[in-house]
Amino acid sequence: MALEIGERWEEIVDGLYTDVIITDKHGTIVYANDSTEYWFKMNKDEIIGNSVFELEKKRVFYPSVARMVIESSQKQTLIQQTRNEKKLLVTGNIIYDDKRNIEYIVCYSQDITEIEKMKSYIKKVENELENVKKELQYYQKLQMEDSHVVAKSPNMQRVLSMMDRVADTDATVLLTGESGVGKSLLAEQLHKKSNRKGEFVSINCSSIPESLIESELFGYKPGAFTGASQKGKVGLVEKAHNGTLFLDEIGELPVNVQAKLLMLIQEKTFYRIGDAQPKEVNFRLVAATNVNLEERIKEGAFREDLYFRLSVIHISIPPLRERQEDLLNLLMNMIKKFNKRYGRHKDLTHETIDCLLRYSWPGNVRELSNIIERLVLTIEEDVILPEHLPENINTAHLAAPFIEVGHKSLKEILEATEIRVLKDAREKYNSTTKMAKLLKVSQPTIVRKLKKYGL
Ligand SMILES: Nc1ncnc2c1ncn2[C@@H]1O[C@H](COP(=O)(O)OP(=O)(O)OP(=O)(O)O)[C@@H](O)[C@H]1O
Repeated sequence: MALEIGERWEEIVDGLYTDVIITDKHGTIVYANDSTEYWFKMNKDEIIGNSVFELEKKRVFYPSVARMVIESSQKQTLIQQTRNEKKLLVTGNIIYDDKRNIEYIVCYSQDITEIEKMKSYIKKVENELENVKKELQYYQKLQMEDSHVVAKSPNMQRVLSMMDRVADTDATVLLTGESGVGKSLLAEQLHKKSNRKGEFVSINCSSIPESLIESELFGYKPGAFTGASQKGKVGLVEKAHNGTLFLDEIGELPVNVQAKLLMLIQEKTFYRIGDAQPKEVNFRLVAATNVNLEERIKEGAFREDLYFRLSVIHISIPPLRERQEDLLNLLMNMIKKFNKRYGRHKDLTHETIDCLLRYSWPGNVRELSNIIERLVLTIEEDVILPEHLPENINTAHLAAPFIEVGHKSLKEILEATEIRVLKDAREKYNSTTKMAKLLKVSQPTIVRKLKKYGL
């Protein structure tokens, strides 16, 4: 049986949270329910009789759905902004007369303020995520650039091709070379080329106190010794499972730990401190040293059998002075890297590059890297000049002709010598007459030469 609603429909519609407005075909409001007072901040009496065109103009709501229905003669749904900062999803429905002309338009809405807020929050989070993604990509690229190995020289090419040949084997590799030649960088490179799934785990044997190195490497069982953690400790050997264990400065490894390392290499097993159960591991061992291990063996500080085990593949990395062809590339790479890292735009003049190329770099790539980083950070001007360089590098171009016969013409060598002698003389005497006397030439000759060299 149909419900007898009769006159009570108005009471029902007034009870709705949704606003309901009915207009005639001209857009004059003929009915508004109680909720409209809340949504549009107007009394019902003011709303009824008003034109939607007027209310739209006054921005009581915008846009007017009834106006759009009248203009299009079609049902419409749109998002409307109200005077009390709410967002409504409004629909305007047509009631036709007998001749299918518009008689009334019934408008009702749904509050979507929260949904819209949520949408803009999601958009904001999405944007933030996009920024974080970009930042991450930037740092990943930077890291890749940082780990780019410069190897233009035949000497370094030989090193890289040897590494390529052994990369995917299990063979233990010993990297030797002076401090700062790039042993750690190449060890990491070897791990990347090996396609091992595990981690690259690195330990510098000289930086850990002798008493701790064993537990760092092999870990220990819970409460294995006084002061040990109750949870026990996973050692680096275990962390390197399926990866690469890099032991830097292996020459400093205490003799008792050397014995354990030997067993580990031979048996692929080890014992955590305090544990009677051996553990199996699978890793590639790479060791590096800048000391002469054969000397250490003679001194009794290094086990010969371990040395033989370690040096299955021995790669010796040449010092920077033996790979001149890499120098310019390294220089350019580092300027680019540090400019990017610190947001600077520093450049080197030809004279500065010349000084840097002539220097012998006893501290190898690390010394070069440290100097370039310092220059990029501390020089105020955008162009790095020879005078910005440390004195020992800046004077390299003066000292070089004496030892670098073969690279320069006699004329250039004589001129460079003359400049150096003139500079020395001027440091002693600040008068051209005295300088002339010292060098046993006329004073006008001194003046002419100073002018010639712009001194
Ligand atoms: N061929 C290279 N190309 C680019 N950068 C290099 C190269 N060789 C070394 N470097 C950089 O020089 C610095 C020193 O290198 P690394 O620490 O690998 O030297 P090392 O031989 O392990 O030194 P140490 O013996 O003191 O441990 C690092 O910043 C490294 O990235």
